[in-house]
Amino acid sequence: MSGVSELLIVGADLVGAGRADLYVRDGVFADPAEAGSDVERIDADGLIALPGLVDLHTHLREPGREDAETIATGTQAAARGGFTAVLAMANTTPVTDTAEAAEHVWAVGRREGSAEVVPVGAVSKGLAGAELAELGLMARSAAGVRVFSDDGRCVSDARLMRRALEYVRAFGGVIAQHAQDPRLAGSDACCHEGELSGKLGLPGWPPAAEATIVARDAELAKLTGSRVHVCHVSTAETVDVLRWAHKRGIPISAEVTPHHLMLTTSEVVGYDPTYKVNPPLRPDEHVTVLREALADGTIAAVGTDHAPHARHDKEHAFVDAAPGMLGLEAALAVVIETMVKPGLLDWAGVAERMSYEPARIARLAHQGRPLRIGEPANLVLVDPSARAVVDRNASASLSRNNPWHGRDLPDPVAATVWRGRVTYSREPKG
Ligand SMILES: NC(=O)N[C@@H](CC(=O)O)C(=O)O
Ligand SMILES: [Zn+2]
Ligand SMILES: [Zn+2]
Repeated sequence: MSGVSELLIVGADLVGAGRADLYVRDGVFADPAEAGSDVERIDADGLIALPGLVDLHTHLREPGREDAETIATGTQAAARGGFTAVLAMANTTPVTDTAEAAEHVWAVGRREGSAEVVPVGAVSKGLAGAELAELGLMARSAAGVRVFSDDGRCVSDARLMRRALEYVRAFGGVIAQHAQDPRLAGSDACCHEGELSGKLGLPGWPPAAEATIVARDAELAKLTGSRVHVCHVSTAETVDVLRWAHKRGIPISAEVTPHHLMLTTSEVVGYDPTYKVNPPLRPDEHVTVLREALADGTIAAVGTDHAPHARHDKEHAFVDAAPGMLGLEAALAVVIETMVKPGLLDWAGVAERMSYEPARIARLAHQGRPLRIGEPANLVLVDPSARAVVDRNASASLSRNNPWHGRDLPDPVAATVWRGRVTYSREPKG
């Protein structure tokens, strides 16, 4: 990591604006004409500059499960993935359901983070789904919480969801829903419901358990005039509901994970718990629809759902293993492979789906900004042609539940700059 306050990035492709130099001084972009001759340089010949990526959905596990991930290691993984901000989910121990808890995560992030750490506040106390957490106090805290989620659990009580939406409307907050009707897909559900779940003898997770909650929440967003965001959309049925809601002008946004864009139910055949994730991997036809929905904006953003788990929580029989997989480091690679290569998204589209839109949804003022003089210097330099075989042992994450291990994928992140500071650089610094 470099402590320099000045940096000249030479000859980067600025996507639609040709090749140019970017001069970074005191954490913001300044006029390259003002750069001195002895300033530290990054040669960006052949590299594309995108605004720093923003992840709406990261599990950092601190406080409580520092054996799986910490704020320091999780944000190092983020920097390696090209991210300059992550939304830290509330399902920690203790749960982020008070102003103090949110400020703690925020403060540790400022002290130890390699990216901006934005705490997500819980919707309900202890994620129990019964009583509202301190939404207003979290919003007014130093952490300035705007995104609230019981992620890991669904806010299944419609009345509680309605009250949460009414509450956060006043300060422009959003409720990020883990859409899983617990009566249709209980906590044991772990395989897309269909022929394969029957054959494998795994409890089924039907698409209807997701789509029905999203339809209900769209109606609640309409009723309250308040924003809903749908976490990790996994089915074609949910995409249909989102299209229906958007046609009616309902304020509901959605994200898709890298794994749901690339991996399918067939990974589960070998019962490898690395591929156990919630919601589960789906058949091909869903994956195709998810890609189209991300391309046309029905799904506005990619959210990694980076979910590190310690070995002793993951290495069990499939039904007993903890659900979740790593996502930060390979997210851009997977988006390039599944969206850019097939022509579904261009580089401006990647910037929209992975930086501008997530920053808008989370109401982040200093992220998802154009690479222009006066703007905060958050960017990722992308090498569009490099490839590598993913090695889970080369990860910055403390966990090894990496579904991309052994796969040949794009290796796009050449360097990441957050607030003018180089948080990751592929070239080892001499
Ligand atoms: N995605 C997962 O399978 N697991 C997440 C929780 C969640 O995102 O629902 C986790 O916290 O491990
Ligand atoms: Zn979830
Ligand atoms: Zn999650």
